[in-house]
Amino acid sequence: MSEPATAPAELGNDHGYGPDIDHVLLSEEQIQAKIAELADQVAGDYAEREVLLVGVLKGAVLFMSDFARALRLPTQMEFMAVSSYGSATSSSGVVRILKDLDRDISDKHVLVIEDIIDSGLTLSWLLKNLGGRRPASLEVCALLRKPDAVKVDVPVRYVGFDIPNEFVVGYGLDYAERYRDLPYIATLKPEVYSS
Ligand SMILES: O=P(O)(O)OC[C@H]1O[C@H](OP(=O)(O)OP(=O)(O)O)[C@H](O)[C@@H]1O
Ligand code: HPA
Repeated sequence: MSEPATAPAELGNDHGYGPDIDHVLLSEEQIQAKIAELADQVAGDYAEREVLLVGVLKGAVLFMSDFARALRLPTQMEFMAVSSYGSATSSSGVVRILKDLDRDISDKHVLVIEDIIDSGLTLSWLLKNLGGRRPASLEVCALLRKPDAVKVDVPVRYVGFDIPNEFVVGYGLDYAERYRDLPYIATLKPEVYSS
């Protein structure tokens, strides 16, 4: 990213994780401004259609909640939980459904809400799975994408930020289930992974 990294202390809200944070990649303000932009774009594209947001648990929870509120359209919400991460920081590529949708999506305009596309393996699998359920349309809105890490190309209509190929946490993203509650996206100090 071209912007200078912000020291965690300047951000105030570090939820007590401050000592673990290496640098902040995207501030709360940058994230919220991008969400407003994405929501405007989506509202324009779906003006005549009722959209069904499908949030991918758990990482997309914060994004889904802010995005749905920014989107000035009537929306419905569903959640699906899948798991593909074999270790805390690398994808196994084997995807399992931990929680399926609660209802049929046939003939619905489905917009999948993802926090991050890293290898692309999760989303590639998910799009095949959801596509088989015959939605009227199927698109993806992802807050983050790591272009240098992508192993499979997936068609993504809306992307917030392309970020470097580094492991990031915050705003829904975890390392060993921690840091999801940070309002910004950051990297961790190397010693956090070895402790
Ligand atoms: O593009 P990929 O390499 O497949 O990685 C992206 C996926 O990995 C993360 O989920 P994770 O399996 O860690 O579950 P979580 O959302 O519950 O943290 C993230 O939320 C995406 O769903
Ligand atoms: O960089 C990441 N951070 C947290 N979770 C993830 N899942 C895929 N990539 C990431």
